[in-house]
Amino acid sequence: MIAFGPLLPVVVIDRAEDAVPLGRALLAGGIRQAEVTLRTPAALDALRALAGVEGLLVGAGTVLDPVQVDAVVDAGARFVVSPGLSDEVVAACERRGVDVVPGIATATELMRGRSLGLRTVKFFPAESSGGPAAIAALASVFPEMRFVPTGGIGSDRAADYAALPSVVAVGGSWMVPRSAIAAGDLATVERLSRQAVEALA
Ligand SMILES: O=C[C@H](O)COP(=O)(O)O
Ligand SMILES: CC(=O)C(=O)O
Repeated sequence: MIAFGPLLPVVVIDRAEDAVPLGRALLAGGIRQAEVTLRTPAALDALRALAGVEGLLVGAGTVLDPVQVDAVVDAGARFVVSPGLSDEVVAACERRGVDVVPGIATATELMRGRSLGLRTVKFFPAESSGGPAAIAALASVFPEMRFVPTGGIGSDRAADYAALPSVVAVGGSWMVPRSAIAAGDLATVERLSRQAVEALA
């Protein structure tokens, strides 16, 4: 489960060879987990490489169907994130024995996830779905649920989410800019990661 800290970098990566340096930059910046999204042709190879970085808990994001669940688990993903709630994806993750964090944005979706046995969900897209106030409102009705808010969150807002007791980790790409990774500028990733960690400390 996403339990290696209050931040979950959401990675979009264009070249698999950038994965290991990226993982080292995250660790150097104080972040010990990452989600590699299946949004690029290089994603599976990058996931495989990142999963081999010692000390980093690596999962897959943008996982949309059971075939992709098998592919990411075979590549080493230890958790699965999805933008929405799919019964098929949840079942496939159970079958493969990996944690799944599907996205929800409403009380109805949350109740569907809860009835599937989930207790941790992604709140997506967080900023445009009501932000911390919406999570606080949901948490007051469903105190057993935990949230990973993601979507549109920047360095200026992360602490507002992390301050909520129901939030287990704040997801986002602000500390792993796609352009910096593509440019091989891992110093920027390390710096932004360290700043993100310090902002939540
Ligand atoms: O997972 C959802 C989003 O892609 C995270 O990225 P964002 O922080 O740029 O919204
Ligand atoms: C957006 C999202 O939840 C994902 O890419 O998994």
